[in-house]
Amino acid sequence: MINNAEAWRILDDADLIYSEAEVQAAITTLAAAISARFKDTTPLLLSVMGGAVVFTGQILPRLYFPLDFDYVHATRYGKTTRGGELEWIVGPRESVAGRSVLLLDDILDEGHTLAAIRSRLLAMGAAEVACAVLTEKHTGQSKPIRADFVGLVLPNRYVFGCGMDVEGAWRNLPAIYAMKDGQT
Ligand SMILES: O=P(O)(O)OC[C@H]1O[C@H](OP(=O)(O)OP(=O)(O)O)[C@H](O)[C@@H]1O
Ligand SMILES: Nc1nc2[nH]cnc2c(=O)[nH]1
Repeated sequence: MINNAEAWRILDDADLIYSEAEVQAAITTLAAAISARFKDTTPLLLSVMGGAVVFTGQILPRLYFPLDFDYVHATRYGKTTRGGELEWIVGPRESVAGRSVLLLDDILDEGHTLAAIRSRLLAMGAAEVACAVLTEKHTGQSKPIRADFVGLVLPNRYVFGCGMDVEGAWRNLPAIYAMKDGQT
C-alpha cells in the first residue's frame, strides 16, 4: 500500500465527483428500484469483494424483500490503476445453482470483472444473474455486460472512495473522488 504522505497528497490533489449526500441519495434510489424488482423472488445477493464492501453495507438495510447473502472475491486491478487478468480469490459456492442472483459491485468500468463473474455463475447453473452497481464509468468503449441497476455515472477518470481504492488506500472515504489527470 502507498505510504501515508502519498495517500494524503493524492486526496489533496483529487477532484470531488460525488459528495457523500449524493452517494447516499443514489443508494436510496437504487434500493427502491431493486426492491420493486425482487420483492417476490428471494434472490441470492453476491457482493464482489473487496470494492463492494461499502456499497453492500449501505444498501442492504435499505432493501425490503427477503434475500440470501454471500460474496465472491475477484480482482483484476490489484494495487494498480489498470485492469489485467481476473484473479479469483473466493469463487461462488455450488449453492448458486437454480438461484436468481443479484451481483453487487462498486464500479462497472470496462466490464470484464462482472462479465466473468456472471459467466461463471451461469456455468454453475444460476437461473438468472442481474447486476447492481453503485457507479458506472463512461469509457466511450463497448462493454461485455450491462448493469441492470446503476447508481451514479462517472467520467472516464480513475476514481476512489466508497469502497474504491487508490493503490490500496481510501476505500473508506464516504464520497467519490477522481485522481488528478496525469497521475495514473
Ligand atoms: O469493469 P472492470 O474494468 O472489470 O472493473 C471493475 C472492477 O474493478 C474493481 O475491482 P478491483 O479489481 O480493483 O479489485 P477490488 O474490488 O479489490 O478493488 C471493482 O471493484 C470492480 O470489481
Ligand atoms: N478504485 C478504482 N477501481 C476501479 N476498477 C475499475 N475502475 C476503477 C476506478 O476508476 N477506480
